[in-house]
Amino acid sequence: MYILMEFLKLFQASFSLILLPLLLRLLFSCWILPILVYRKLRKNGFGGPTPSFPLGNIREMEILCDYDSSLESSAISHDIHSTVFPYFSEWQKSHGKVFIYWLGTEPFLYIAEPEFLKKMSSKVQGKHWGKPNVFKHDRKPMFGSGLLMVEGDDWVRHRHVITPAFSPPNLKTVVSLMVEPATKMLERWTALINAGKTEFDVEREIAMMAGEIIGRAGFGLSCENGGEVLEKLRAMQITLFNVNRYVGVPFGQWICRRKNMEAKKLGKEIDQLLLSIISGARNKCGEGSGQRQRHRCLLGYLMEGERLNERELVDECKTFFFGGHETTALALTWTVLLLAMHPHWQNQLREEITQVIGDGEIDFTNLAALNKMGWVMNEVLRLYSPAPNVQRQAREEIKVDDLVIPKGTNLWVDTVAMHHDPTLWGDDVYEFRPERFKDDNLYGGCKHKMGFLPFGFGGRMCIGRNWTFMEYKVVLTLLLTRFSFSLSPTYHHSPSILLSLRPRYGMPLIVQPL
Ligand code: HEM
Repeated sequence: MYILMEFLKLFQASFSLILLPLLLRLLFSCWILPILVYRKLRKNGFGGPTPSFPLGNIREMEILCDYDSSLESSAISHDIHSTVFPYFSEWQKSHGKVFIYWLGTEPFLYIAEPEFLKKMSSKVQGKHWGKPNVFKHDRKPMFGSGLLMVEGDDWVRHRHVITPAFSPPNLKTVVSLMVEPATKMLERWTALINAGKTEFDVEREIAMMAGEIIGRAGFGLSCENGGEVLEKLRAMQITLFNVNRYVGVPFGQWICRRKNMEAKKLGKEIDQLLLSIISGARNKCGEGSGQRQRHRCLLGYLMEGERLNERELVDECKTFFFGGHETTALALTWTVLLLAMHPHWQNQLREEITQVIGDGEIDFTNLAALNKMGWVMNEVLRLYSPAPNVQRQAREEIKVDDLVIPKGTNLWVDTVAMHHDPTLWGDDVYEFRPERFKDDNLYGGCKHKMGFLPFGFGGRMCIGRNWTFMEYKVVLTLLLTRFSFSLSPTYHHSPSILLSLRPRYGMPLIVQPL
């Protein structure tokens, strides 16, 4: 009896000293703080679907996703918003283009209205934008505190270190390093065709090639070393984003504990691989080697002046390895599909290549002169934006006219919705019409300049966009001069989200030599 009493006393003491403050903190961050933000947002008059505790609107999102996938058809329609984001499309009907929805106990301000976005973002500098805290846990193994996730003065420091790597003089030297892996892929395709296989999954092929490009041009790696990092990053992507992870739900990490452990393990393995790559590069660039490389790879810039510590360096490597290949590969994959559907555009691009490059070598200057290819790229990024949304968190209160967006508000900018909005683009919004970028090569005639955001907006806009323009044009030029593409009956059109916008069942196409 005495022991029991002592135990109860001990429990009481530890409860009041440790557990109670912890519980109060949890209650404050998971419930009181989000409710305060929500109340302030509601004062602005924003509506939204009714949330329930503790899932918010997650259950409704799941139900709407299930419902829509059963309606999939084999026809190819570019009207994809209601398939990839059925819940947003449904909620827009009742609540308009700016509303509040909940992921667990976290309210998000949904935005598909360019004028509102313009007014709001013009008040905030890059370094004052945050990334939603609720996603940080999920994304940590993938991006760590790399440029995509870092905030404040650290973001300014990282961005300064990295920006010179994307300057035109450096990018000029990268072109030849992009040609090599692309040519290797074409040789593989030729071998497949010679062996009688004219249909294959171009998505896999292009992703592998884009991975080699970032490995070689970004990190000076052989394909074997780069391949291992990429394989693990892809496995991590599937582990992290293929299931509903109950983001924003208190203790959500515990529901998906096994997946979290797997992701952490993969994260550690990738860190080890990258550390050995970094130390190899240090030895190569070490004093006394006396060798000045003509091309400075990304890693060289990242390591310069030791302005990033080892942890930051590893996180940047992960960020660039992944960010540097996935989105560009998807832009090329969707392009090949659209060109297979529109053979006259294949011909137009071939003619342009003949006029601009002819039998000459591909270089920085002639790539810039491939104007029609630029229109095609923009139109693909409009219809199938590889980065389907932009997420931010307000670190300070933001005033928009007489509205107040409170500090801590999570923002979800729906890029796909704006790129498919007939009020911004006109009645031909769902058609593939690259010529819309002919007279307005930046905005394609969109009625609002913030309506076309494939690379995000403001100071935190994608740092790698010029790299992408080049890689896209190098690879497409080589592809179009060797092959033609047509649709395969086995292709099933089902764009889906796995962090980025990708074809759910790959991209089998019929490829023929010219
Ligand atoms: C089609 C290709 C690409 C697309 C669609 C794309 C899209 C985006 C978007 C939407 C953002 C977020 C911007 C924001 O928050 O406003 C972003 C950021 C970023 N992208 Fe890209 N990207 C592409 C290619 C690349 C490449 C090739 C690299 C690297 C070589 C890269 C590296 C990054 C990094 C590091 C950031 C974070 C920038 C920051 O927060 O300062 N991206 N990208």
